[in-house]
Amino acid sequence: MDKVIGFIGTGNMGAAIIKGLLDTGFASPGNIVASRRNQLALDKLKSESGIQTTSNNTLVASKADILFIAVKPNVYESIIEEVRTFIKADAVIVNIAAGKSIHFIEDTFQKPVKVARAMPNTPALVGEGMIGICFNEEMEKTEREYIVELFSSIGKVEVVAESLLDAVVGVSGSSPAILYMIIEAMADGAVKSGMPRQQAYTFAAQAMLGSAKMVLETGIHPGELKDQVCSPGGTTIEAVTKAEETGLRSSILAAVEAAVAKSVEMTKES
Ligand SMILES: NC(=O)C1=CN([C@@H]2O[C@H](COP(=O)(O)OP(=O)(O)OC[C@H]3O[C@@H](n4cnc5c(N)ncnc54)[C@H](OP(=O)(O)O)[C@@H]3O)[C@@H](O)[C@H]2O)C=CC1
Ligand SMILES: O=C(O)[C@@H]1CCC=N1
Repeated sequence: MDKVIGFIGTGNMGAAIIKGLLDTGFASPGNIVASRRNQLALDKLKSESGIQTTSNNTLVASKADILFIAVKPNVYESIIEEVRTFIKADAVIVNIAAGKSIHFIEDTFQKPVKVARAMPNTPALVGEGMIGICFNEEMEKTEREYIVELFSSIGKVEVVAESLLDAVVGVSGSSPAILYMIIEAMADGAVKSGMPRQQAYTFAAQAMLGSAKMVLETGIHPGELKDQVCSPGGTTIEAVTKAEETGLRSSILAAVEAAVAKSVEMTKES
């Protein structure tokens, strides 16, 4: 029998994962059950996706073989306290929150539980997520493989040590926000030169997508790829000079570092 995949919380991330699982056929609507408080949002989700919805978190917990807790980090503790006695004996808990360690989840359940700690990102909605994941000792090999397969249906998955999860938050969990800012700024530059705005977004976003694919598919060092674009005395070296003068690299490095630091701080506080 197919596993029941439960979601407590279906906001940006929960909904993105559900859509990815359905679009790729990894799960069928009948195998997904999800809860949140907002009834209108639940009705919309049900009519759009066909999954089972409820405002009852304990019902989701009691049905799920795989239970995603997809609420904001500050309500994790209260949600776990609410559902801890209702989960199936063999349930796998999937923690996707920034700053919530495996240890925190185990402690809050107050009993041995199987925990997968993952850090996805919102491009999961279009099947291009990046997911860093680790597991606790309770998780069997086949269960780990199943969770990796599940996340593979919505993006690329790398199993990493838990100590690297804060870095994952910076480099792929939070970084889409920075990348959208870059796309927006590039488009502004094109708009300033007379290009219509929607067209500018297409050019900027496709340039980013293509560049990302070049890094992933050619394996060539990003610095060398940059050099390939810079003709001597040409336009690109002017752009590169301006980007260096205005601190582009150090700005982005500092932004990633700030997200990592916040994740470390949140983990310590929980
Ligand atoms: N957004 C992102 O890019 C990423 C987010 N994450 C992590 O994912 C988690 C969710 O983030 P995100 O999806 O952005 O947050 P959202 O605010 O978009 O979604 C949170 C969801 O939780 C629901 N919720 C809140 N309280 C309860 C409750 N008591 N019972 C049931 N459902 C509840 C909300 O619905 P309602 O108000 O109707 O109850 C909503 O559906 C966070 O822990 C975050 O760290 C991880 C990677 C990337
Ligand atoms: O901002 C946040 O807390 C979440 C975690 C990673 C991306 N968004």
